[in-house]
Amino acid sequence: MTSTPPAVVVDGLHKSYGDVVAVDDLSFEIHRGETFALLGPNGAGKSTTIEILEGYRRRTGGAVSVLGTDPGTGGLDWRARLGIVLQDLPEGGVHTVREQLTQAARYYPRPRGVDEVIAAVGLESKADTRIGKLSGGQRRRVDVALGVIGRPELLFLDEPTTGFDPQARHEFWRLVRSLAEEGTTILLTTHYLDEAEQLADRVGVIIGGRLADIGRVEEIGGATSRVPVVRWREDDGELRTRRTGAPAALVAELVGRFDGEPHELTVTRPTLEDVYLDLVATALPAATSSLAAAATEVAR
Ligand SMILES: Nc1ncnc2c1ncn2[C@@H]1O[C@H](COP(=O)(O)OP(=O)(O)OP(=O)(O)O)[C@@H](O)[C@H]1O
Repeated sequence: MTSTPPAVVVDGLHKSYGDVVAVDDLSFEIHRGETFALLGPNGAGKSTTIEILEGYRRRTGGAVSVLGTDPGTGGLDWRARLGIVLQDLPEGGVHTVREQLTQAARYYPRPRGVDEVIAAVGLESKADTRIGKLSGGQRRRVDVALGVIGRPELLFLDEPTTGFDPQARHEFWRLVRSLAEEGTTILLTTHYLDEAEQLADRVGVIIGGRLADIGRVEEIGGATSRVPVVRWREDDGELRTRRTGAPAALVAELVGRFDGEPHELTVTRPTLEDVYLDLVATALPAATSSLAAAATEVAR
């Protein structure tokens, strides 16, 4: 049996901007056909990593392979296999949505149909509107349309739904799922943890330029992180919280003790967001103190 080589291999990646270490010994792989979300607080090194993978930034150490090619040397053929939705794109000028997409499609050997892509991002009613006249969220949809028009094998989505209204986010998620079903490999960064939970097969959490955790969404934070939490209020007014793998047994015990419905009873299972916030809170004091030490070192 032959196994397909990964779409992305990052091995001991390092990037510094002068004295600032943005990415420090980062290693991970993204399998073909996988949707992988890179998560982390502001300044963690996500965009730097993505821009290195896209060939827009030079690394200062380590090895990287994207669709079998070193992004530092990838040519136009390689680039045509990628779809890129950057964080900040320039303001769209005088062209209409349809004109801009028709122009972009010419750069690719096997583009999708322009009208098909316009429909997929929900811009049918704006197809003949100048991009400069669209709202922020609508412009973002044009960015996404430009990212997928070339039928990419690997799609980079850097905070794609910033500025979307809730309905547009849900439509966008449907679009990403349909791209994934067609076999597109997707690398996503987002600050919306529910977005990662909805879309990602696996998640990598970067904190202070280092990989803090990696795995399937339900594996992040370790085996005990998703243990359900039972909350109720005692007769003396105290709010009680207990984590237990057997919440039904605890609720039954409470029902017996209260001789009926326990006050303000809730049973919740921690979400990816809860687990992520715990991870960041645990890791950040260490990262912050090492940054502070580095700053003191620089100041000397
Ligand atoms: N061109 C640059 N010159 C100097 N430092 C930079 C440059 N770009 C990024 N950095 C620094 O590198 C670190 C990582 O930044 P990066 O933009 O990769 O983080 P991020 O995880 O994408 O953050 P965000 O979630 O805010 O987009 C930060 O400390 C940032 O200040």
